[in-house]
Amino acid sequence: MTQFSLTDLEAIIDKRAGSEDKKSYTRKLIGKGVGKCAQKMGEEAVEAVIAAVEGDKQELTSETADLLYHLLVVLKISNVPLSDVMDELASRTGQTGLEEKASRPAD
Ligand SMILES: N=c1c2ncn([C@@H]3O[C@H](COP(=O)(O)OP(=O)(O)OP(=O)(O)O)[C@@H](O)[C@H]3O)c2ncn1[C@@H]1O[C@H](COP(=O)(O)O)[C@@H](O)[C@H]1O
Repeated sequence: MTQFSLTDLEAIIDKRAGSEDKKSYTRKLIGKGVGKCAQKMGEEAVEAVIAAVEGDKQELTSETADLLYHLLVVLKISNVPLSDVMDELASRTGQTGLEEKASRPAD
């Protein structure tokens, strides 16, 4: 099993976003703005959903990798560090998902 982490990928995206390399997909995508980055994230999410529903594990693995990459690109362009997301997840570990839902203020 690889030791590669989302934090490693975040660092790569951070570096490539600021690079001058015209061969960089990250640089090109970020240059198109948050709307395009979010659209790509949505497309990859739908492709992952389809793979899951079809029970295609190999495709689900591949599409999830695409989704996580594009999610990190969206976080980057939105100036949200992955550590903030991890802090949010960590803060939820003391209760069940249904307890958290019940604690939300009413609309
Ligand atoms: N993990 C990824 C990664 N996953 C998916 N992709 C790219 O995401 C793109 C999605 O493919 P699509 O066909 O859906 O997109 P497209 O048709 O090119 O785009 P549109 O025309 O729809 O805008 C492909 O070009 C993939 O190569 C990624 N590109 C980069 N990375 C990582 O980022 C690093 C830096 O990449 P560069 O910025 O390209 O140097 C790489 O070494 C990888 O570690």
